[in-house]
Amino acid sequence: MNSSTFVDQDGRPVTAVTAEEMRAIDRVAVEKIGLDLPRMMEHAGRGLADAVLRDGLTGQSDLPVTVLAGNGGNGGGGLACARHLANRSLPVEVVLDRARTEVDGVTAEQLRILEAMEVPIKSVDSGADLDIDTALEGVVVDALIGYGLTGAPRGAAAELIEAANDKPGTVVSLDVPSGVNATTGEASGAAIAPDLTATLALPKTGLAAVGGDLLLFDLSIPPAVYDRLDIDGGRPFGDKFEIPVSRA
Ligand SMILES: NC(=O)C1=CN([C@@H]2O[C@H](COP(=O)(O)OP(=O)(O)OC[C@H]3O[C@@H](n4cnc5c(N)ncnc54)[C@H](O)[C@@H]3O)[C@@H](O)[C@H]2O)[C@@H](O)CC1
Ligand SMILES: [K+]
Repeated sequence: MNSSTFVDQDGRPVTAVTAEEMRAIDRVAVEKIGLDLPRMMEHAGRGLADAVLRDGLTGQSDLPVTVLAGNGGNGGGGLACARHLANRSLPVEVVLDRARTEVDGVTAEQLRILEAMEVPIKSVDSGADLDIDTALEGVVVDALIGYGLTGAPRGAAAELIEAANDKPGTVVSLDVPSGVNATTGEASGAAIAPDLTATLALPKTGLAAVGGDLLLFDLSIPPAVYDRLDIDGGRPFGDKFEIPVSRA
């Protein structure tokens, strides 16, 4: 995998990064530049909401958009997206892959905002209030697992991935489809087959092996971060905040 795996609309190469490189980019952004996770997560959530709203995806029916969320940075971006969609009067509901009490950190902060907004939040763990099949009838936002995947998806995350794939509706994944290894593109178990992936900062190398459309969203990571890591990040956004990207 190299920088010419992906191109922008004008055929210019867009650098791709592995999960390890992206983790380093995030770390340097936080530790050396002071760009903290909540700030970046806001960009992720807004970009994802924008991806869901484009092409009239949500005009397909009156069914709620279901945001599937895990406990990591990926889930937190999904929850921020849920807020933006709800603010646009779209019916939105959140399905967590664990009990609410097991959600922590910045992701729990995002969850508390949604609770205060009275956005419906269901949890696989709560069993009685969730029928997975009817919960996934409309557009599905996949924010269960991003580049933090370890091994094949387990438990409720695996169950939700399979249920989402069984539905005919549109699935939009945040950063990488849940269950897909961000570096290799391999899936050792259940993996989302997305219609669209909204990936962050730079495409992940594994996305070369994934189907569906690709949009790249700016996380506001300064070029100095890439310079420190000796990664040729380029300036893929030009004067935009998001660009369509294709597999070369
Ligand atoms: N700069 C950043 O760090 C940002 C990261 N963001 C998102 O955060 C992601 C990275 O965040 P994290 O490092 O927290 O990791 P992830 O959120 O990608 O993954 C961790 C979550 O996945 C679950 N998980 C991992 N392997 C699993 C398995 N085999 N079966 C079931 N569950 C599994 C963990 O329990 C945890 O809930 C990125 O892909 C990106 O989407 C964005 O929110 C914005 C900013
Ligand atoms: K995901």
